[in-house]
Amino acid sequence: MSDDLLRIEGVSKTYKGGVVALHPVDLAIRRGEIFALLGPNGAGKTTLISIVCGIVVPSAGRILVDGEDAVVNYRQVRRRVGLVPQELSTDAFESVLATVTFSRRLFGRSGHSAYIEELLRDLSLWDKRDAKIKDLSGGMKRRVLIAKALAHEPDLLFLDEPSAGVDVSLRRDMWKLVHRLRERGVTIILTTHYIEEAEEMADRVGVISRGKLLLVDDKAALMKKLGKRELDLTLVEPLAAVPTELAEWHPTIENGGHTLRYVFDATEERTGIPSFLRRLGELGIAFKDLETSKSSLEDIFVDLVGDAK
Ligand SMILES: Nc1ncnc2c1ncn2[C@@H]1O[C@H](COP(=O)(O)OP(=O)(O)OP(=O)(O)O)[C@@H](O)[C@H]1O
Repeated sequence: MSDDLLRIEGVSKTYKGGVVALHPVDLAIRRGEIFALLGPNGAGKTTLISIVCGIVVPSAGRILVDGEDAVVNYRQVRRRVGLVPQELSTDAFESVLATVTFSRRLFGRSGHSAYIEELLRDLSLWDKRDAKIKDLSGGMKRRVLIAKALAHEPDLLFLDEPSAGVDVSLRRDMWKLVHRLRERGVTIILTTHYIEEAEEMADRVGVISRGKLLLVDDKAALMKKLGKRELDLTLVEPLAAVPTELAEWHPTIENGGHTLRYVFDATEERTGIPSFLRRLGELGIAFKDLETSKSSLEDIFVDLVGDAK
């Protein structure tokens, strides 16, 4: 048995009208991992997971789930996959219990009431089991979407933007559920544009931008890359150039010489800031203000895209 549950090989997508949503993507997802696909709006995240779930037809490439081709053996593969989409589209007049049981039967599973009950309890939906979906709050509807996706006990679960429009309590419940599912051996792929979400949940992270998978890395390694911070010092007297005595910190001069910028790694125990400030003092370089900022996701993407060229 291979370690990879899912293999995406050269998968690309050009929509009718010519929008290239995905350039050829190669990606292997390991059995039992939580993988976060991180990218800004329109990056191609939904397109990629919709292709794996058989909702969107790829323009090229192939998808293997446990070695089985997801297009050729669509039915077998689809039974193993659960998808929590961003929005609920149907079932408004059904009850919670009926719609979740229906989702289970759709994939040829018997109406295993003990499993469904546990699932609805896990999602705080058991008390609402007889309520019609149209009468639920937005957050409860999201919970129903998760229950529907899990109803047939998939071993590969996709969560599309699980945090979009979700309150803190549902987000926390969802993260707990995701960790519990992983303990049961479910492999999970989620899309997000929140670094925090990737950080909280994922074992590995893939960064996607403009239809290109720019990098795939263990979370710890990626967070190190994303953990850059800038220290900006507003100087009393402008500098024409970086003094050679400061070379080891590689600072830059910004703002016409009025700002001295030092980029440091916030995830390191030793940031280099105390020694940098001490050296400035020794050199008699005075500053009147000091500010730190985190590199924004956009900066990081720009960096990554730049590196990828
Ligand atoms: N059915 C479609 N027809 C034409 N273009 C589409 C279609 N679906 C998506 N696109 C385009 O493909 C690109 C990728 O969209 P996709 O929804 O996959 O991105 P995303 O990363 O999931 O974004 P978001 O975070 O906003 O959901 C976008 O430019 C989008 O406008």
